[in-house]
Amino acid sequence: MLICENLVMRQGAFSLHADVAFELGKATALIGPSGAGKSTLLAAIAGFLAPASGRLLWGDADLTNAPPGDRPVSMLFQDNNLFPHLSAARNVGLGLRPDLQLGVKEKSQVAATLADVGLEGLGDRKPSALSGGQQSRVALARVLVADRPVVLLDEPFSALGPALKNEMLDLVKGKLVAAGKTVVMVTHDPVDARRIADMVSLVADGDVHQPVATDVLFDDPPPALKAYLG
Ligand SMILES: Nc1ncnc2c1ncn2[C@@H]1O[C@H](COP(=O)(O)OP(=O)(O)OP(=O)(O)O)[C@@H](O)[C@H]1O
Repeated sequence: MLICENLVMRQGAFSLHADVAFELGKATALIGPSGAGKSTLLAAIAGFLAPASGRLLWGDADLTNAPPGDRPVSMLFQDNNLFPHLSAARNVGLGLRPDLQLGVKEKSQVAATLADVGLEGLGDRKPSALSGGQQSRVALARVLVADRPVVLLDEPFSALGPALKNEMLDLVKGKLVAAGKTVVMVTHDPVDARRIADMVSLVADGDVHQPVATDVLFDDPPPALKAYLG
């Protein structure tokens, strides 16, 4: 379990409280109004934002003060976070070795993973020579080779058209959720949540609510979610 134990996060005057557990091997969608704190929670889990109080636990390990690189966590961002001067293959290779000293075995693992996400033969291209959907696949491939047990998605596919977005969500489901990763994803769209999330956690009014089974939550939404869904 990934546990936020009475975690309090602050950004300026904004404050968010989380006392929740994310189940191992499940995909949980964070849904809630703009500015409610969904990205803030992901930043605290990834280690980019130090909590004001409380603890972040991964099984027996206390991650609260661990540097981002030492956490069992990968993150997919909206801008994909690709290095423009590196080829797709080298961008993916960073997930294996940040110094990019890749051996033969590691290079073939990168090529196989690129093929796995539908980018066979495109490893030499720079991000600027790839479409938006292809760039998302490179970022996903980097997360796949990094093989960390927790994957955070901060709306990485929101700039894609509906068909491409669904393809990426299906890849996340097929490659990450099916592989037993613990996935926490921000979304504004209940349809996306229903597509891949086992659980949904409402983030509203300064609080992260305990995740509830997706169908149960959307079939009988609490007032704060009803207000958000309109
Ligand atoms: N660096 C910062 N300094 C001060 N306040 C910040 C900072 N970053 C975020 N905030 C504030 O923290 C609150 C939560 O922001 P956050 O980005 O986590 O919300 P969100 O739910 O992810 O929103 P959205 O759905 O619009 O992406 C907002 O009120 C925002 O203005």
